[in-house]
Amino acid sequence: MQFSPTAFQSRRSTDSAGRRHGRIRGLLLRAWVLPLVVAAPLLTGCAAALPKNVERPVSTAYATPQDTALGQMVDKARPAAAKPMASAFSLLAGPQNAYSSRLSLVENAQKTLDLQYYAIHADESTARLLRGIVQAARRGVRVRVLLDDFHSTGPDAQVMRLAFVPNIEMRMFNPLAGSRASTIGRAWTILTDFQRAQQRMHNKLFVADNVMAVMGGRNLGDAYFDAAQDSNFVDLDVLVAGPVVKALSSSFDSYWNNVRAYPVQSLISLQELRQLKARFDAEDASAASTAAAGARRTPGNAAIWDEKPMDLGQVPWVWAQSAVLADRPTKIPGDSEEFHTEDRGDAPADAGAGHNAGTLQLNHPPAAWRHAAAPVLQADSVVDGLLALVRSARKDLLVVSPYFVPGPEIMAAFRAARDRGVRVRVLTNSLASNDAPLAHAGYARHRKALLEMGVQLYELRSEPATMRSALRSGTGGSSGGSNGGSTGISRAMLHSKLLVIDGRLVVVGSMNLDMRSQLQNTEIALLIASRAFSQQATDSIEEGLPENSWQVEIDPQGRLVWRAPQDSGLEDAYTEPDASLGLRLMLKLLGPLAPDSLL
Ligand SMILES: O=P(O)(O)OC[C@H](O)CO
Repeated sequence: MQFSPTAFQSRRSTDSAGRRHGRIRGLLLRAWVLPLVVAAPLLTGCAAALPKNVERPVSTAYATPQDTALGQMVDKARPAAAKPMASAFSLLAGPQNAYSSRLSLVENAQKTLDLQYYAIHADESTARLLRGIVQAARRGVRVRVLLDDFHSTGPDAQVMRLAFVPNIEMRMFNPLAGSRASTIGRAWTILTDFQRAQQRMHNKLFVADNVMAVMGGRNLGDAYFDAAQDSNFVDLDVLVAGPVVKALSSSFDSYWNNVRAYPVQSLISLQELRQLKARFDAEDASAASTAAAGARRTPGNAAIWDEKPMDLGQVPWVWAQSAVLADRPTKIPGDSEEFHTEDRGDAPADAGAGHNAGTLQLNHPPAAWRHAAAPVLQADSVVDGLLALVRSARKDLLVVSPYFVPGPEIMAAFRAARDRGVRVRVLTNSLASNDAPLAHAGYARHRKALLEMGVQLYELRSEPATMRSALRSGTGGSSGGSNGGSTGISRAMLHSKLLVIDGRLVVVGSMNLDMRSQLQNTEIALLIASRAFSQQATDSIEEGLPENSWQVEIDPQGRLVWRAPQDSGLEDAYTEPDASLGLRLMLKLLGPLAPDSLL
């Protein structure tokens, strides 16, 4: 196939990618939850059917990563004092390092690239990345792309063109049958296949040669790399090298070879994708004015795409023991005979007794810290593993979660931690910075109870000024240029997912601390046992916390008050700060009706 980078670009990346993603998430996953809950049972049975008897050739991660240039680079970087099973970690808090590290993995891979994502948006930053991936495939790298199907509609469907490039295989996880031509078409599918639509593969993973990886909170799209015009995510990933990458790959393989993963060719033809593209291009041509085209980029966000790949030889690694926590693909229930047959063959060798689906995959932790990891060994899911870690905290707990919906178990774990005298700090979105405002309802209703038990709550400010600060800087890599935000003109939306326990254990991953991550979605996380890395992760949050967040408290009259940052010139607020009246009203009216488990 003739590859053209523009094939992957969405026209809407030029206006407002961040808002678009937010709107889609709000519209399809949460805002429609209430009518869907009522209507879906009536319409079940009208759902279009998925293809049957699909061929899924089995493949696995590259077996001898130590032979590759990346493998040798890792060996060379390993200090003599590092423990044999220790792996290397570098925090990627800023958009620049997040982008240039992925670019570098693409350019340095010699054997394999494995990408597993909840969402890949057909944006301009992604086009550059995907162009590199196509070039890698051309030089003989085997590429596997596993994408959750939820966002592969409308212009974003063009990402599926990758599947038609030689040496690239692409599968869609838990696909929805039916039209991909529009958001409305997809909404109909969600209505008629509600349960399937709710349960998503939320994993985010980027592995090169089975020896280096980037994993964490970012999906792929402009808003994750500070390259969208209106709204950008504040996010966090970790660059990983060494033996633990094999465990990440083994999680990838278990999803890739699962019966819920459908090769793109079984779902859509190249001709259909071309027709879709022609349709959107025609709409673009008639809609775009010259002025709008001229305003499409600012110099700041263009810099992200033009940046050179990270120099992986200069990465400031922290070497530490670690383990992968991953939900099994079977956490998402299958509904056909085919699924049940296959699942019987998917019996997890390392699952605890009584675990059928959604159980934890954990590579065996080294003896030196087996005790610290013990609480998570029995958990049923990544979020349950995190809860076990919360229960093990003795002194200090730092939680960063964009969508924070503490259902009964999370509330009980926090209460017990506070009773033990643990300092508990939570950073989450304010209503104004939340791209999924309905999710805020699942947090807001627990806010007073959290404060009363002594949990310290911080909510991200959404204003542009916050974008330049430490929350967006990174400690990893040396790709040159600035780490910080681009232009300072866009709205900030928290998207980082991080836990630091007692200054000695860090969890970075795809999971939100909400019931959707606990019950509905599959997730992957890294548990890293390192005081040095804990310090870096804590610093990356603490440095920006006073300036960039509202601290929520209960005032002497029993009212919620949002304390303005010192010297900010802002005043304390007594309603959700920076949020419009309409948004606050929506939250008041719909919030009480929305069940925590779907937020
Ligand atoms: O933005 P993400 O990738 O954390 O996805 C949030 C969705 O609500 C997951 O169900």
